[in-house]
Amino acid sequence: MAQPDFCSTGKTGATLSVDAARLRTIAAVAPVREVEELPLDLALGRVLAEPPAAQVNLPPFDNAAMDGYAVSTGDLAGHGPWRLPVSGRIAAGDTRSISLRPGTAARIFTGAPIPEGTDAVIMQERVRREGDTLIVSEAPRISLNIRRRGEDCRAGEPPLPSGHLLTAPRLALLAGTGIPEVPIFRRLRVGLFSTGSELQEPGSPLRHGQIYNSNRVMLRALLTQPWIDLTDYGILCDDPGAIRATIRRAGEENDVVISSGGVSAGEEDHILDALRREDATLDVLKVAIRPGKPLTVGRVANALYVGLPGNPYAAAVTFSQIARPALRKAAGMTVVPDNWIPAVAGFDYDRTAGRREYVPVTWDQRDAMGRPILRRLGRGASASLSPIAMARGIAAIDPDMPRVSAGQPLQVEPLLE
Ligand SMILES: Nc1nc2c(c(=O)[nH]1)N[C@H]1C(S)=C(S)[C@@H](COP(=O)(O)OP(=O)(O)OC[C@H]3O[C@@H](n4cnc5c(N)ncnc54)[C@H](O)[C@@H]3O)O[C@H]1N2
Ligand code: MOO
Repeated sequence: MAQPDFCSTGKTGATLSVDAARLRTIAAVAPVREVEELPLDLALGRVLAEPPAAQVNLPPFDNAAMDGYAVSTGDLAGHGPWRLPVSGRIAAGDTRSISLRPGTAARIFTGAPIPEGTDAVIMQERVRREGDTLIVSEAPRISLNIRRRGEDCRAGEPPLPSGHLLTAPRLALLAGTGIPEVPIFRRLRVGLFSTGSELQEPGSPLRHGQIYNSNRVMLRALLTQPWIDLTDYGILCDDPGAIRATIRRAGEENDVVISSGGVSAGEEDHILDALRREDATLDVLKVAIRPGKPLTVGRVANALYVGLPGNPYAAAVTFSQIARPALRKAAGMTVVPDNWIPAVAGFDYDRTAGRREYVPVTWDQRDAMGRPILRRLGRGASASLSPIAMARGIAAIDPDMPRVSAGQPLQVEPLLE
């Protein structure tokens, strides 16, 4: 029998630690450069490209932080109480330039401009009023209850650095500084497909030996982001020609290609052969991660290629640990948030050391320091979906730790509902 030119079995390259695999994957990314302008209303969840300059100071003028009275601290020397005539009334939206007569106070409301000649606002609850006279018993310090012009953001300076994801408060900051439109990176083009002759979509009848495709809907959900433009190439049978053609096409049409299945050692696992035949650069072939060891990463045509393992929990873990940070960088994000929080094990677990292991956990109690006390869900089987479906987080166990004992500190990455 003729030997194949390339062999999918025996991924002989070095086994990389999870951190090394993540760094190699991120290093293989070419971030999106093309920029488009969008009105703020349409920019939620997009990535800021060049930071625009604030058009005005925020706040644009010194203004009152409380409903009360604007006074000059110079009028309140010596010992009180002091009696000041109320000589003006200024509400928010008042566009006059007002100067206060020395020795008097102005009635003022939250957000109203501070009149010339005053340097503090006293809350109305702290004073008494007798007709048109204000009685102050305690002198305020300078600037009390005054929000100074430009203290939040200065005109001409960028309110945000580039590479930030536009969240609700960041859009509010841009609006507050008078910016109507923002330059953002174009959406990241991501191609997705599942491999496996056993796969059927839910809704179709299932024959013996077939299973429903659960990775597709999970990965589609994880990739449904305002900053991603997703193309789904569907299910591919374990046919080398079809897999190779789709890898080539998806690599030409996208910035990142993600597949599930077909990356381990059997001769029905065709991804590695197909990548080699398409002259892919291969950066990651084996990772010391449980589950997810056969994760395969490289570059093919114009794209970063991330071949996730087929087992559903392995696909979920390798997506969150390796694919997601790379996708964020590819989309132009410069900040990769670290969401790990300290926790403690509420379980004992004897394990085989060697790979960093990710276990689905939940918690309903915290210790005296406020750390979640973790309960382990399931047995960590790479094909199981029930544990991760009910998990509040994924806890990480260091590669060289042979045993986890109750009370031991662990890090957990919360999963948002
Ligand atoms: N001899 C070896 N066998 C295996 C190894 C190995 O090193 N040597 N690694 C094991 C590990 S670890 C994993 S993880 C799996 C990963 O295998 P593949 O990525 O090649 O995935 P498949 O073989 O295609 O599928 C594995 C498993 O997952 C099911 N699957 C696949 N796609 C889906 C989907 N879209 N939805 C739901 N379930 C899916 C598939 O039916 C298989 O049961 O390999 C081990 N074997
Ligand atoms: O490490 Mo595999 O991804 O679990 O069975």
